[in-house]
Amino acid sequence: MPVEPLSQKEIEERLAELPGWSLDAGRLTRSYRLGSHFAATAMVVHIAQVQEELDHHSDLTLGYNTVNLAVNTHSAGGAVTEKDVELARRVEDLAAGHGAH
Ligand SMILES: C[C@H](O)[C@H](O)[C@H]1CNC2=NC(N)=NC(=O)C2=N1
Repeated sequence: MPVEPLSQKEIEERLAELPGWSLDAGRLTRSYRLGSHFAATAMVVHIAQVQEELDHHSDLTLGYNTVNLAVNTHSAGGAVTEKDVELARRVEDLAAGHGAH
């Protein structure tokens, strides 16, 4: 079933429940800081597992004590959809366990 683009208003409503996330260049984005490079690496692996489970994948980058995500839905022509919001929520759920902020 095709996934529909969210409207600007719908995106703003979803973002209101996702502190730290924003819409940047048409993608949902967030940067996390972690206590060590190893902790950041472990978080990337955990996010990768969730992305495989959801079959939805962000541009996920590992920096020095940082993890950055940017996600839109390729199959919806690059729009932001509920799939992006679902991934953002799942990443938020696991972030605290990694000491990410
Ligand atoms: C075949 C597979 O379901 C698709 O390629 C998935 C995989 N991951 C994806 N990730 C994202 N961000 N957008 C997609 O449209 C997408 N499609």
